[in-house]
Amino acid sequence: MAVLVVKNLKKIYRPRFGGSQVQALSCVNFSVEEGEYVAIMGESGSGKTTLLNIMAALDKPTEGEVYLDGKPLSEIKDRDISEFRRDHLGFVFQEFNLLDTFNVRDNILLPLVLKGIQYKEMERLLRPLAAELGIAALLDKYPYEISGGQKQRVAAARALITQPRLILADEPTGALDSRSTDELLALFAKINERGQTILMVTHSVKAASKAGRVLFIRDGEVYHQVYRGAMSDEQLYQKISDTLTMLATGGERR
Ligand SMILES: Nc1ncnc2c1ncn2[C@@H]1O[C@H](COP(=O)(O)OP(=O)(O)OP(=O)(O)O)[C@@H](O)[C@H]1O
Repeated sequence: MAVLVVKNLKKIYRPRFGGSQVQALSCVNFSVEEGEYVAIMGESGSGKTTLLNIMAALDKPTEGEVYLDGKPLSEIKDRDISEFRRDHLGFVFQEFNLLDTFNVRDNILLPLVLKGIQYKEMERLLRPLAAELGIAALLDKYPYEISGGQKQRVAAARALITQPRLILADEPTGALDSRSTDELLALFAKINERGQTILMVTHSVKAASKAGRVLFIRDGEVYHQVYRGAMSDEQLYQKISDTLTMLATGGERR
């Protein structure tokens, strides 16, 4: 079953004070099946962040619709949007977005606190997750006391603790060194193997080469897709690199 369906999405930014309008998305169509791990790639300005913001219900499309589990996001009332986002989506951002005045435990538990979950239940959910993500010893520390890689694992824990239908990741390895990148990608692979659906926007060929499918966006539409099929990470890496070269040199749509 499709967890996410994106249909005929169009986004035009209209400047408030004159100037020309920008068509960030012209017609985007794709769907993500339950348990898939999909990467979205595209050059700077191709519309990835715009797309992610619309899928996250942070922005509205000019035309078209996004369905999560068959439910159109446009039908959700503005006052219910934050709750919808918290209950159904998990976010992992390049810049971690942790609260510096909260310790690691409270950062992770925040979505459950907002949901009014009992403390005992929160601890029951937290313990195995913290152990799995290798952050059990960090729970009483503050974000400024831990490394970038650890921060991103905390952010992943915060995204996962509500058991969301979909994880949306925006350049999650962008601020990490290569060892932390490898660790985070291994973690994403593991949670995906466990059945978690992931959609990740990335510039990194290495990150994309861990996904099951890669969508390439150009000029505001999905221009090309690569499926992993039986390819190894290394073979998929090569295929993605070749595709980026082909797209950059104006190659034919396939
Ligand atoms: N709020 C806005 N108002 C006007 N134009 C915008 C706005 N946000 C984005 N754009 C324009 O829309 C187009 C797509 O931008 P977007 O940020 O979605 O691209 P991107 O693929 O995420 O780029 P990057 O990889 O650099 O983050 C660009 O031409 C950008 O200048």
